[in-house]
Amino acid sequence: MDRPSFLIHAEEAESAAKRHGVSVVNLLPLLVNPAKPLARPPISKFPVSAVGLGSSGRIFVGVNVEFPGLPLHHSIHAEQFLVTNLTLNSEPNLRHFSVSAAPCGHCRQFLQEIRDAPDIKILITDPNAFRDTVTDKENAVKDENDAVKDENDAVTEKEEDGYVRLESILPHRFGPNDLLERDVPLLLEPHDNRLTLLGVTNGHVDSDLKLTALTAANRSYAPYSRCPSGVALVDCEGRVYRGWYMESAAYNPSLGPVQAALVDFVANGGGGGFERIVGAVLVEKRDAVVRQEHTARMLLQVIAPKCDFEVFHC
Ligand SMILES: O=c1ccn([C@H]2C[C@H](O)[C@@H](CO)O2)c(=O)[nH]1
Ligand SMILES: [Zn+2]
Repeated sequence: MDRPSFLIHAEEAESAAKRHGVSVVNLLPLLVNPAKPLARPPISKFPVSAVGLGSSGRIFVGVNVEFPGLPLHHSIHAEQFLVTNLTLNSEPNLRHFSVSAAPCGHCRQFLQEIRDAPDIKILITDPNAFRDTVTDKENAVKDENDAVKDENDAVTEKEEDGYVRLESILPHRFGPNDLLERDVPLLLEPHDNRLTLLGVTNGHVDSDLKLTALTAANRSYAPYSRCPSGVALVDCEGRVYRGWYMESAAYNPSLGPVQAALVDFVANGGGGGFERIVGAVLVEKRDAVVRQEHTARMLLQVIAPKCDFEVFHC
């Protein structure tokens, strides 16, 4: 299997599945290892890849991204990258994904922002993912795959094709339902924050980067703080990337707007380093109780020292 791209169109996914004699759902785990080289883990040297199928039939890839010189909590997990990739491409839902290592608690929590999260089906390709509950004796008498298969069945109510429900690995969830009305659009669902830039009277925004950041802020998912924000980045070749802030009901797994824009950069920037980023615009509310400005400036200063950073309020 060749190294996949970060986005695989539905027809392409169908024909790749056919070529391998499997369904598209069963193609996902076959793409996990080939996607690992797309990860950027200079600190851990531990690449993680997550490959998901959107309700449109498109396949999306997520990988982990680490930032030397910054505290570890700025890292982007493969599952968060995957969800960001889905939202950047207006994918309305995620029902299946396969991932190379067991999703951490933080990622299981972040996934709760997706509608019907308990029903998302996950296939972990790491054969050791469930090892802590398999006895040595069992391992000795069975071949490794069989042992893991049985264990999956016993512990996690395994469904078709080796997938487990997210609910089975995160029971008793805390999620959007604890804090929001049921009719609030969730993370992948269309919404418009209807922000306008302060000081812009006739609706004419004077720079493309500013307009891109404003448009991003309008797609930001911030139902808990009501402090949406968006970022636009430009690289040394003039290519523009964008991302928006996404919140978690549990607050800490929230993903900042610079990280979201860096997902776009990693997915669509041709593989270059972050030092290629030369300009950035952040749009957020003036007097917001949750502000991105200071963290965004610090993050960009470390990963892209030449980057010119501007903030505009709405
Ligand atoms: O759920 C997880 C757990 C870890 N990682 C990444 C984060 C870090 O880059 C590396 C080591 O923890 O693996 C993920 O991508 N997803
Ligand atoms: Zn994680």
